[in-house]
Amino acid sequence: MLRTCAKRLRTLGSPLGQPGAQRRSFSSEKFIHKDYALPNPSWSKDLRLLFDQFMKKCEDGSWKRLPSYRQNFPEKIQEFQTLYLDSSLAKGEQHAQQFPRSLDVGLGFEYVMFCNDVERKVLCFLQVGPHLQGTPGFVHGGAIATMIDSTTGMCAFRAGGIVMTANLNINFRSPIPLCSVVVVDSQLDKVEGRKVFVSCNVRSVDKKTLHSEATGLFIKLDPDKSLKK
Ligand SMILES: CCCCCCCC(=O)SCCNC(=O)CCNC(=O)[C@H](O)C(C)(C)COP(=O)(O)OP(=O)(O)OC[C@H]1O[C@@H](n2cnc3c(N)ncnc32)[C@H](O)[C@@H]1OP(=O)(O)O
Repeated sequence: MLRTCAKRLRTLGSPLGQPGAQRRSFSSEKFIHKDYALPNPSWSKDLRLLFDQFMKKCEDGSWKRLPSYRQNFPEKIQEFQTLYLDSSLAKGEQHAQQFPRSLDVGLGFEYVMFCNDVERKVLCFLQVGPHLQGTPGFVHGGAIATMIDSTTGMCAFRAGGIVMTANLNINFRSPIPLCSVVVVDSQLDKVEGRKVFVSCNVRSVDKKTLHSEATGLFIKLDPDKSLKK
C-alpha cells in the first residue's frame, strides 16, 4: 500500500508535490479559490471510483457534492466575526487555512464529502496520506479524529447552521492502514434546541472493517454570546 502511495505521489511531480505549491494568494481585490474536493493525480483508484459513483447519485439531486476550499471567503469571515466575536477582538485572518486542507496535495487528507439533506447524512470519502502516520504503517488517531470532527461537523452545520463541537466521543476499533481509503459515514440523530447530536462510523471501502465509531455534540452558536479569543 505504501509503495503504491509513493508511486502515485511521484507522478504528481512538480509543482503539485512541492511545499508551498498551490498556495492561494490573498488580496482584497482578488481572492482565488480552488475547489479541493475534486480528483487530482494523487487520488487512488478506490477514491476515484467512490467519487464517480456518488457523482452519478448527484444527477437526480438526492445527493450533493460539497466543494472544499483551503481558505474561507473573506465575506464569510467578516460575517462570522461580526456575529460571534467581540468587535474589539475581531482581526483580519486572511492567511488562515482550513486544517484538513493545509497539507500539500496527496500527503495529508485527500477527501470529498457528499450530503443527502433528506436522509440527513454526510459521507466523506477519505484517502489518508503518508504524512498522517501514527503507529508505523497506520494513521494517527488525531488525524482520524480530525476527519470525524469535520464530517460530523458538516452534518450538524447542514441541520443547524453555524455550530461548534462541544463533545466528540470516539472508539477506535481497528487501525487504518496509511494511504488507504475509508468511508466516514455521519448521520444526524436529533436536534434539541441549540444542541445537535450526530453519530458516525468509519469503515473500509468494502465495508468489512469497522475502524471507528463516534458520537458528536455540536452547539449552535448564539449571536447574543460572543466567543472569546
Ligand atoms: C462545516 C464546519 C465543520 C467544522 C468542524 C470542526 C468544528 C470544530 O472543531 S469547533 C472547535 C472545537 N470546539 C470548540 O473549541 C468549542 C469550545 N466550546 C465553546 O466555545 C462553548 O462551550 C460552546 C460554543 C460549544 C457552547 O457554549 P454556549 O453557546 O455558551 O452554550 P452553553 O449555554 O454552555 O450550552 C448550551 C447547551 O449545550 C450543553 N452543552 C454545552 N457543552 C456541552 C458539553 N461539552 N457536553 C454536554 N452538553 C454540553 C449545555 O449544558 C446547554 O444545555 P441546555 O440548553 O440543555 O441547558
